[in-house]
Amino acid sequence: MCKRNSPPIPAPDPPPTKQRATDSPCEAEAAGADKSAAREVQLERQLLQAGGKGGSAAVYGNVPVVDLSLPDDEVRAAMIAAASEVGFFSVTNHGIPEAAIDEAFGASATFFGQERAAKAEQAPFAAHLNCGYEYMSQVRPSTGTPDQKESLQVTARRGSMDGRWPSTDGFEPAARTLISAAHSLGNRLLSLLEPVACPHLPAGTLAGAHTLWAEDGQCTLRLLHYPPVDVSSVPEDYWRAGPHTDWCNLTLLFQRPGNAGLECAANPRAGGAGWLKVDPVEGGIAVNIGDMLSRWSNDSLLSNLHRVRMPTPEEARPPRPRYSMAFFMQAGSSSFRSASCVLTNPSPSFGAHSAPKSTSAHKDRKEEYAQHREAAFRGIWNMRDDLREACVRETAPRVEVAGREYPMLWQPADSPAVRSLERRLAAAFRPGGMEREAAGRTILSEFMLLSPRLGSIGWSQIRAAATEATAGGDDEEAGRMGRALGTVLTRARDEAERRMAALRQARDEARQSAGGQAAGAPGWEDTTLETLVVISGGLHMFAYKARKYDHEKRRGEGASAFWGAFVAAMKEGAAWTPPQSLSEAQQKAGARLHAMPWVLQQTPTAGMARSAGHAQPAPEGPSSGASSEQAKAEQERLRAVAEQRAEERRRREERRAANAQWWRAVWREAETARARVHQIARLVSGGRWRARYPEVLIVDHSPLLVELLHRQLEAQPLSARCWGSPHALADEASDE
Ligand SMILES: O=C(O)CCC(=O)C(=O)O
Ligand SMILES: [Fe+2]
Repeated sequence: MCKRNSPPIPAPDPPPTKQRATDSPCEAEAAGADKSAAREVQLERQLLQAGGKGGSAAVYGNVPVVDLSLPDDEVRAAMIAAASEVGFFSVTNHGIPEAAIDEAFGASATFFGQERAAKAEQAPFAAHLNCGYEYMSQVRPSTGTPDQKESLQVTARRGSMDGRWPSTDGFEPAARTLISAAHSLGNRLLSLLEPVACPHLPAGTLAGAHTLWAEDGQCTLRLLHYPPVDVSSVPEDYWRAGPHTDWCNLTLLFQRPGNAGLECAANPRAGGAGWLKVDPVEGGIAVNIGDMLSRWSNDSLLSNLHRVRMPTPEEARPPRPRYSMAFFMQAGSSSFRSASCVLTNPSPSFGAHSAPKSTSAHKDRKEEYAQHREAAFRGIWNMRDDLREACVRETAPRVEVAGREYPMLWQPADSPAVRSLERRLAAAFRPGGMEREAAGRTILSEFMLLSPRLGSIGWSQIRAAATEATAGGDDEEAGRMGRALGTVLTRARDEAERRMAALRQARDEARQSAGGQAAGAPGWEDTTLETLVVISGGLHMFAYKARKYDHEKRRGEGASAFWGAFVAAMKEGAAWTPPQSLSEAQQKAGARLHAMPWVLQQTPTAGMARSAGHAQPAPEGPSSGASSEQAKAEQERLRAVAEQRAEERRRREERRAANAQWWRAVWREAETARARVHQIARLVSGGRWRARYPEVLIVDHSPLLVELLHRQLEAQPLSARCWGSPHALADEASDE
């Protein structure tokens, strides 16, 4: 997981005047995102070329206009269509008083009308807050040149404007009024979009996520001033604002009549390369979808590239400024980071699409998203604590100590609460989602260990389940082994209880020696005891089947050689190198480990098949001196013999194939067992496990596995105990 020393404050379009000398610290994670970023840059370049230099106007029409006075259903349908196809639209009859907009524009013009030094002094820029005055400083990687603009960001976060409110007349009340009105309108639009765009979110999540002037506020009003330009002398690669996407959920963009120039990419989802006009609409406000909403809608809504081109020569006669005001609806950091938001929205593209944009602003976002993921994982950890709580609360057996009941924590339990947590976790980690995150996988597998199906049944049922699991039919021996497995589990329970009793006794003694004063005395209820049950069913069955094979087919040797090879591979330490496959293990342990092909070669069926293949063909044709009738009869006989041999050959081939398949299946079981042992060892020796479960009891049917686990765990300072079964395969390393 990537970490930064100080969490960044997400910025709508932060001030990335220079490329960073070093990349983000999340380099491993960044690799995929960088590829996507390269694609984005490519797209931007294509669009840039197709759109011509900064001064040429879009050739396509305007973005859709949505009349907000229509019934909600119609408004919603029109907005969803525009937001998913274009990512931009204009709204009319929006309810924000013209006077509020005019006053804010007036305050903006007054502020920008001052000397540059005065502006910087009144509203010093604070990068960590994305707040204050900036002058010609934003360089878009899509252009490589600074946007020809000055701006003032007013971020509605508690304290962010302290010492930054311009002193010009009426500025603060005008800005506050517009912010509040735009915030209400933005929430209304989000509420309309939400049921269709984000059906997985609890109603009101989006609107509820945008705070104003609170601790975590990130909504920002950006006042923009693009000074007049002499288009005859401005370089071709200069733009008022180079192509980019916004970081927020929604942007509301206020424009002045006659101030054209804003454009968005036309049909980018279909690989289109033209540009659409987002011209000012009489009484209207332009709206665009930002990256956040694109993510929260699982990409169904489009966060589209947009730009502000230079004026055409006609528009620049005489040279004129452009004023605009963008209100970025950015979810408050706490709500955006809360695990539930992310978890209830397990986007299929989460991670893959978390930060693929090209600007350095997007690099910040990349780190930002990494942090969101981390927060989500923290949430999952909390959920796991919930799970433990649920286990304890609802189903864990209780013991009474000094008149008080305590839960016994060693048995994970099945309950509606646990099942629901299990479902939520599964949803959070569904393939293609957060599953890609190693941390998530670790947590999940750990969770799986804590909540195996075994946990859902009682000990007597475990016995039955084990019997069934290992029976493979009504074979008597398999049943015996199943029962033995059940015995192991029961022993595990007994051992846990014994430890509990010892802790209880220690507690009582401590109480007594403290004169009945329990307070402060560490007691057993402060200890978490977990039973980690390691069941090597696969290995067990592996050995069992090998033996059964030898017994039934009277081969006598194949199984022990096979088993011996596996054991030798395990002892070689091969099993502890995660990426190592069993075939590599075979190589490592030498020729002896080529048991599988050896077994196949040594089976008489294989030998017979080979010799059958070399069998002499029956002589054909009449023999000299015999009558033609005799010759015919002889020919018939030979044909019959040949046919019979051919049939036998076919059956032998079939048997050989079936045998090979059988051994392959056994081998696979052994591989599974090996992987499981490795997984368990990794988890048990992992720091988090150790921190949470100081007492880990490892139980296994196979002394070999216990020995290997023990060896592994001894390398770690972990208080663990390995314990084999009296019914184990005592002779597993020798002949079976
Ligand atoms: O000034 C405009 O019209 C667009 C501004 C914009 O896209 C931005 O600041 O993100
Ligand atoms: Fe923008």
